[in-house]
Amino acid sequence: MNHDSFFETLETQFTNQLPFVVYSRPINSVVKCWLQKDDELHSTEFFTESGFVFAPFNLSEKSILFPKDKCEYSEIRCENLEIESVESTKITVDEYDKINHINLVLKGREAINNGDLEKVVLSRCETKVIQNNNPISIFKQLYNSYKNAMVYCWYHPKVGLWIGATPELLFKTEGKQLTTISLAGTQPYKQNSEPTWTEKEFVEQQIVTDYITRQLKPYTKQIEVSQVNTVRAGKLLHLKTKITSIIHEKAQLKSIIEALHPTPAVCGFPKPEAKTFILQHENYNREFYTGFLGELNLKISKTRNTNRRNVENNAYAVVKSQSNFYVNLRCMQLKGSNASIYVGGGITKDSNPEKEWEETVNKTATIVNVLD
Ligand SMILES: C=C(O[C@H]1C=CC=C(C(=O)O)[C@@H]1O)C(=O)O
Repeated sequence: MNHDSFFETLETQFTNQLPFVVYSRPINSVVKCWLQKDDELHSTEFFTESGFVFAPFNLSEKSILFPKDKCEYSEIRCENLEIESVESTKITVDEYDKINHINLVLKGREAINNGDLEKVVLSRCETKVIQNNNPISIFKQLYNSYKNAMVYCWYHPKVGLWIGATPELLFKTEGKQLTTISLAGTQPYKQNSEPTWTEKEFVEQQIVTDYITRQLKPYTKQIEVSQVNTVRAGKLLHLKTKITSIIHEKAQLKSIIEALHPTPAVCGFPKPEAKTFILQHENYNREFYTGFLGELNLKISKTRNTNRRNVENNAYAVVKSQSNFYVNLRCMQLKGSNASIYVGGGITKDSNPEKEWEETVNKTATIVNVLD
């Protein structure tokens, strides 16, 4: 399929109000799309089906599924998508939003100082009116701008339209191999300057690493944890640790999802207390922000050679099941010309409320920079 017909088919699907997802995983230059043939709303409870999943922050609400057998799938390969460049929307600061967020952070810090919890991720939603509300063209802008993110546009007429460019892998599995990351701590990216991180960011990121390794123990073995590195996500830097392990024979995907999601990178620690705090105090519904999305139980065939000297005769294919889920961050929901952008940050006892506010403003830039 050529690029034009790939995107024309997507536009037609959207005009016909039929569900679709178009996305590209980090650093692979492949843009994939799934088009559901009708507008039925499917969900998954046990994560045993094959398809594309779009799950909310609160797993007691429905995780939406585009079942593989109800979809048409296509993909194209390209470095950059042709698109008119946009005059990016300015980042504006609403004083009312600022006061509200600072008050929320103060409440979170107070709960931490009272010993109720160690970390809580607090967020807000900011709505902007935009000129160009064509989701496919916003997707193309994001794709051209963020090569090391999972960039997506997801639509279901009975649920809504979400667009994002997330730097965070929840986890991926290939056969029995599981890979995940611990991502937290934020500062603006500055060209030609080495970042310096403070104790606050190291602590908030370590809470995520410790949580993930602890939660993986009942379901996996041979857990390996990398050193902490700095990674770039658009105009931001984060602290990242890579964690790999081997899934136990009898472990179910659903159990691993429930063990990890939501991690302290988007919820807090301890999880139940942090989640209760968020649901009580954030004053809005996160819906799919800080939920997760991605490919569920897809069969991939990999060719292996048993003998290097006689490649053709000894090549055999191994079929493995693969899933990969990304945390829905740096995202927005589009309702007509209203773009609602979702942003948050990890609060610890050392949080400075003004700085936490600025961090959320910087995070909005990922999306705002591609809006017209
Ligand atoms: C909750 C968000 O980011 C998370 C991921 C990376 C760094 C984060 C932080 O520094 O607070 C957050 O844990 C968001 O972007 O809305």
